[in-house]
Amino acid sequence: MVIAELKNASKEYQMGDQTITALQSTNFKVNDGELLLIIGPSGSGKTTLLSLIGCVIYPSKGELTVDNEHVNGMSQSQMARLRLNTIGFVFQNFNLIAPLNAFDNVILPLQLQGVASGEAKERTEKALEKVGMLDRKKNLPKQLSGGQQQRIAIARALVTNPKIILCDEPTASLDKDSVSVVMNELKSLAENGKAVVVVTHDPRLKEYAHRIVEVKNGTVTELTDLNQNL
Ligand SMILES: Nc1ncnc2c1ncn2[C@@H]1O[C@H](COP(=O)(O)OP(=O)(O)OP(=O)(O)O)[C@@H](O)[C@H]1O
Repeated sequence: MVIAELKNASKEYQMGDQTITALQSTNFKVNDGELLLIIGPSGSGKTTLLSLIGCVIYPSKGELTVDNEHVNGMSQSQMARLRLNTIGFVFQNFNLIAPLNAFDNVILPLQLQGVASGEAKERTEKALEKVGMLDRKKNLPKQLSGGQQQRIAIARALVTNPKIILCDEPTASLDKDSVSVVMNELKSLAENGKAVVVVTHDPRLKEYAHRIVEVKNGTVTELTDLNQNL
């Protein structure tokens, strides 16, 4: 099922009298059940593509649909609600809140959603269990390794039960063993029905992908599909 779709969507940035086309007119779909890798050189438009799918920016032209909702006509606050309910974000530097322990970091999005405290606690424990970090729930981020912090960040991204998980260079700060733990976790989330999108420079991640697209000079090219062997 298609979870996010760009139709003839492009993105331009205005810098004084200069127009930068970050993304050319693009047709692109993100499906549930797949781990999609977005690769490409620096400055090619990968983050722009991820930001569009993540409802962080509006397309300059064309249409953006996420979870059957048309994003073009939405206000900033409607977009924020769609982000909170539909999308989980995972970043290169984990972005955990330093003075909060693992449990309190993961429960935060549920508190923002106004979920009742008993249910929020239960869902937080389940999310921590899913990434194998329940026994570290009292730990502060600084007491955890990079790979463990990223697993907490993944628990925080999935606690709201989003349809899409967007990851910007999720393994860039990790050693080889942690890369495998984190990518296998993300792959298993995809295989259990989420759409997982990973932007990366790291060619080692190709082996975890169901589908790979390359962005070059703002143009998106499909490299593989689900039916092709990598
Ligand atoms: N807010 C902005 N204002 C102006 N130009 C921008 C803005 N964001 C991105 N750009 C430009 O758009 C183009 C694509 O940038 P983008 O960040 O999408 O590339 P990227 O592939 O993610 O790069 P990297 O791998 O280095 O993160 C670049 O030329 C960049 O300078």
